[in-house]
Amino acid sequence: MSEAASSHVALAKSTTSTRNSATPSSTVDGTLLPSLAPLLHAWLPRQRWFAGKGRPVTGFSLVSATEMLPLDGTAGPGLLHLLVRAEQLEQSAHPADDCYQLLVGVRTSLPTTLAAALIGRVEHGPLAGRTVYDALHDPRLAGLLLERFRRPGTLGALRFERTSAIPAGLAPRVLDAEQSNSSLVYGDAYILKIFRRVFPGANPDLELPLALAREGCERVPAPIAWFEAPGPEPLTLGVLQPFLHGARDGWQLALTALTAGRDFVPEARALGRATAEVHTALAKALPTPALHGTQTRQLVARMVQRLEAAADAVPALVPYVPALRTAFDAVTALGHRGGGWAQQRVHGDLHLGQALRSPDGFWSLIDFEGEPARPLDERRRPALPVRDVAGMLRSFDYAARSHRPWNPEWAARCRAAYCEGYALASGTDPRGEPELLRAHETDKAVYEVVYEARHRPDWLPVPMAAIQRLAQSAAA
Ligand SMILES: Nc1ncnc2c1ncn2[C@@H]1O[C@H](COP(=O)(O)OP(=O)(O)O)[C@@H](O)[C@H]1O
Ligand SMILES: O=P(O)(O)O[C@H]1O[C@H](CO)[C@@H](O[C@H]2O[C@H](CO)[C@@H](O)[C@H](O)[C@H]2O)[C@H](O)[C@H]1O
Repeated sequence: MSEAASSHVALAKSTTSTRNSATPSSTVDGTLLPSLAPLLHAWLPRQRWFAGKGRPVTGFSLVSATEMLPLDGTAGPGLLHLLVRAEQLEQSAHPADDCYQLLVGVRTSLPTTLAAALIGRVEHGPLAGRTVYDALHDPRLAGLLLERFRRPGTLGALRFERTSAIPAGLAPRVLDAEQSNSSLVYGDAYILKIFRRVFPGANPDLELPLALAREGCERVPAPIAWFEAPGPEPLTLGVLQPFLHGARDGWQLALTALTAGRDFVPEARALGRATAEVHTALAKALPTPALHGTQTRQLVARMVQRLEAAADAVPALVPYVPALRTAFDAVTALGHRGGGWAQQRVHGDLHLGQALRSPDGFWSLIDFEGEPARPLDERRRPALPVRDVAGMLRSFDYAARSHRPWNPEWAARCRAAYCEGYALASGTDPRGEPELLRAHETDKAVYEVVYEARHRPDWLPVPMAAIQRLAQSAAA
């Protein structure tokens, strides 16, 4: 654990009371976590957002506990905010003690409407005999969270901030989406993203949308409020943004077009333009260090390292490693001939699911967290903008590959249109330096192989098909 993180533990443990309590609650004591641990052992690894799948949890430790509503049952359901480390055996650079955010509802018995949110019945300790559950599914408790943003300030180990007024009484619902975190929608006006795996240090999903809002870029919903666990390096816990009502994500739209046998060219071109506008605004808002010889070698070394780690984790990649490496070596050669490319902050995990198209055809980009599996400092590092372009190009390939019959021309037309739109808005055609584009596409496909092997093994053939194609064209 880093020094910053461990000092945060000390700070958080000493502040487990709520602002409204005169004395720390007797319920939140040293016996709380041991009494919840057997339930969390069974429940946590089943959650889609649990990042340590496939490795047994060997124990839990408490980072902070904040009683947001009394747990003694006197005022209806209780609400407990927990930051908990899940200890696991270390594996290929994945940390052994990820910190997770849990919002735990506490009731004497659970109404049937909340059955799907059940964590379990506590056997001993301060909550013995009570039922605990994922509080985000309880409209009463989800409503309380929004109330906290309306009255910002400190509550136990948590600090709430906002940039503008928030109306009262908006009805909450949990978003039913395949996601790496959890989101609540309030009255179709706001969306609150609750980060599940949390890190000390600035979360780019707050940092970049705030920087873009300052720059006047309207392609990204501006943060209205957020909450964090303060400390030398605060942990960002959640961000509230305007909800783009009626918008549909690019993945659904692309699949609908494929099913109807329709092209997606105008949409792809407009999306290229939107991406370029976001890149231009990010380059204005934040530093743009040049990428020279040594850094080019470092960039390539990181790509090779990721490839090797991926081949360790997914043996199906092993036969392709030598050919894929040539795509990275081509960038080193390009670097020797000059380099000097401008790096900047980028989205970092751009794909069709991260683009929302409003009914008037306007594209917005969301989810600036970067690739969830990478360490935070890597996700915040400036990169070449072609990295995002490569991510979106992979996504057109994914859409075409996941639909029967496979229509490679559909993907090729989208990919070309996207690059055209990008070039029109930025003045730079990403296809102008094919070595850079290919290396970034290869790096992304390697990431996807690991992602799918870990989270959705049925999808593994999709990035593996790209790996074969990229390896063949590198060898040609
Ligand atoms: N501002 C928004 N307006 C409307 N829907 C949104 C907004 N932000 C996110 N969503 C929806 O929530 C889903 C999950 O959001 P995302 O930020 O990608 O979460 P995660 O990082 O957990 O995957 C998106 O796919 C999208 O459908
Ligand atoms: O949206 P997240 O931040 O959770 O991103 C992760 O999950 C994505 C899948 O939901 C994954 O994206 C991959 O699958 C998409 C189709 O479902 C495809 O459009 C993308 O191109 C492909 O990378 C993403 O890689 C992962 O980080």
